[in-house]
Amino acid sequence: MTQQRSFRRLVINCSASSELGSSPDPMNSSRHNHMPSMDPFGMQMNDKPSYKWQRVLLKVSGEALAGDQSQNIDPKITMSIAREVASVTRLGIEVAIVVGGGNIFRGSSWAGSSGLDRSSADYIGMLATVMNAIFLQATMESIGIPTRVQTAFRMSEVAEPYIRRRAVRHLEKGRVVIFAAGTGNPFFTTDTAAALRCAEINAEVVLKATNVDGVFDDDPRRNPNARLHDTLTYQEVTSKDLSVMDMTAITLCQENNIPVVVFNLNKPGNISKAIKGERVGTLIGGT
Ligand SMILES: Nc1ncnc2c1ncn2[C@@H]1O[C@H](COP(=O)(O)OP(=O)(O)O)[C@@H](O)[C@H]1O
Ligand SMILES: O=c1ccn([C@@H]2O[C@H](COP(=O)(O)OP(=O)(O)O)[C@@H](O)[C@H]2O)c(=O)[nH]1
Repeated sequence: MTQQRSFRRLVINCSASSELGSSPDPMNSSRHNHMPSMDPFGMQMNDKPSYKWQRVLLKVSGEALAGDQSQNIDPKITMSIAREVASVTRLGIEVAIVVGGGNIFRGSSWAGSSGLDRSSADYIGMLATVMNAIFLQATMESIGIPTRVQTAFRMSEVAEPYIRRRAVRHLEKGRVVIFAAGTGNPFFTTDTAAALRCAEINAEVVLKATNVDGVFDDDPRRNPNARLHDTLTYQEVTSKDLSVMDMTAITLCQENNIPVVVFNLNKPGNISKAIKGERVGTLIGGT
């Protein structure tokens, strides 16, 4: 007969990987198994899309928002983005957006001139991204897309502060989250902010929407014979110094194995194609 032993105090070793009741934290789940999506009315959507990606980070450069450059923001561009994003959020794909500000103010171009130090110039640039974000949010809401703007530094009268868990929750509820003010730090770019937010919210890809068809072996605006790359490795981008994203951004993607798709958002249908994982532009990484 086994001897019954009583214990006054037990120490149970719960290692991080132990099976003892440790359920994976949905907020820190791996990039490919998310909490179930919810529709904007909070109903759980079990029929997850059978698309390549379930949660994407769409980077929209300020330059792309300006359209034909006749004004800072072209409402036709923001509306076309909104309509294409609406078509894929209806499929249950979760879309987060990082918006640039170069159409209004690019810090590096102003630093040094008119007495502006780089940090002050960059803060003005980050504020420019907030203007773009509010414009894009208003356009999306005007066609019924529930949207939240989260800023990297507090501007609580116009947007939520960036809170990762809150952003993930909004996405799970079928809301589009627009991240503004970049990383919130000077000396960075919104491409880096896109890579950072993608990693933080466990999105699976950075979709970089630009004014050109993808990554070429030379600047297509200077060299009409420039050749479009279908795919590139991170090493090729860095070694060939292809000006796709700044080095910080591409390194962050490489270190976190985040694929990048560079595509032309001016071609109708490209945004929804990119979000649905269809072939468009240039795919970097993503082995
Ligand atoms: N100020 C905060 N600091 C940290 N986490 C927060 C904060 N506000 C909300 N959250 C987290 O964000 C997630 C979503 O927030 P919540 O307000 O519940 O959104 P909703 O009600 O729309 O689902 C929750 O997990 C909550 O814990
Ligand atoms: O994390 C960031 C993101 C942006 N910026 C500033 O905001 C400007 C606009 O962002 P960006 O140039 O990346 O916009 P885009 O090129 O996408 O239009 C930059 O030039 C920087 O001056 C910054 O200082 N820190």
